[in-house]
Amino acid sequence: MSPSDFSSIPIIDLSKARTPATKVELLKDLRHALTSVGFLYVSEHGVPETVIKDLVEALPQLFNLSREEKEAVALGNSPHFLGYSGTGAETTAGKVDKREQFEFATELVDDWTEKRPLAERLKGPNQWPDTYPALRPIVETYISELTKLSERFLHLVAEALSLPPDTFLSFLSDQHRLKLVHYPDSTTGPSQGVGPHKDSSGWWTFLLQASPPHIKGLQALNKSGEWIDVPNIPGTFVVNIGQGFEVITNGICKATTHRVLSGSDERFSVPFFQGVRRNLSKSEAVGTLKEHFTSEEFGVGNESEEGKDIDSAFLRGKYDTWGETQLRTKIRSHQDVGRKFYGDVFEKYVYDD
Ligand SMILES: O=C(O)CCC(=O)C(=O)O
Ligand SMILES: [Fe+2]
Repeated sequence: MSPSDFSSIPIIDLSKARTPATKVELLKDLRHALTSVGFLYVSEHGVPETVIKDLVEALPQLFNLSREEKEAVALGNSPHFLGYSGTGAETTAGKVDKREQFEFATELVDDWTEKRPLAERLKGPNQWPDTYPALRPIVETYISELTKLSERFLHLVAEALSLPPDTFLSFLSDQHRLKLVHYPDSTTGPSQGVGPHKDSSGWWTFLLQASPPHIKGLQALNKSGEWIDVPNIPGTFVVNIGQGFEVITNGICKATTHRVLSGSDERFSVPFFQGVRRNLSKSEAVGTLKEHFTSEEFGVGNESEEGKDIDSAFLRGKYDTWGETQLRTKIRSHQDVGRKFYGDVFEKYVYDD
């Protein structure tokens, strides 16, 4: 069971969970999407329309703030890697991504002290633009709704994989991350909005495509190497598996590679990354559900091929916890923040391969 040659992305109607007969159907479709595609849409998801509309309408105003207003909340100010980063700040698959973004997270206090693991410092307050005070309640409400949706969804995922509904909840973090992303229009033909990647920062991703449906860009890679369009279907979120979840399911549920190509129209999107608890260790991640996912039911027998070729910085890397792996990734991608706040470990993380 690995990502098949899917040619479109399944839509899972979550309202079917309300009656026993339709729930059976939902769980069957969900299981197929989980084990064969790794990408899906959810419709009838229960997040109030106004919550989504308020956020979608805020995006143009937010990205129209002046350079000085954006720099005032620069990610470079934050030991928690929260804030604004401009176009060109990131590279994926060796090429510069053409997008600018504001990164927020569940609002938490920074209570890190030197006695605690360094990765606990990822936790902390957001930076809110002073000149756009209406933004904060809009983003906070959205994060809170998506937190609820993502937990409800995890119950269904567990059931679809023949596990007790709350199986996956104990792996969740107190911090979930939200990115507000703007891809400027590309006047010189298609360009890399974000290069091919698997989501590494969370458990599951819930993506709102926040531009009109005719504006395309997101694509997922199937097994034969074709890029399949993931268009914006109004009323849905795109949901995809992150690398942490791939590890916990022994590769039965794959994190599917995806990318964004920018075209002649600007595009906005909002990925919500459901967080994995920072103290999750490799042995716990690999061992807890191994027996279940190598059982006959998953057609695998003893050692899973899927399990063997999981491509994960967490499993391959030198560090034992999810939190430390995340911190390393963040320091490597934002080296200015790394030098400023994590001087003692900067060299260790940046030159460890
Ligand atoms: O903007 C999108 O549609 C997808 C963004 C994405 O894949 C990411 O930020 O991980
Ligand atoms: Fe992604």
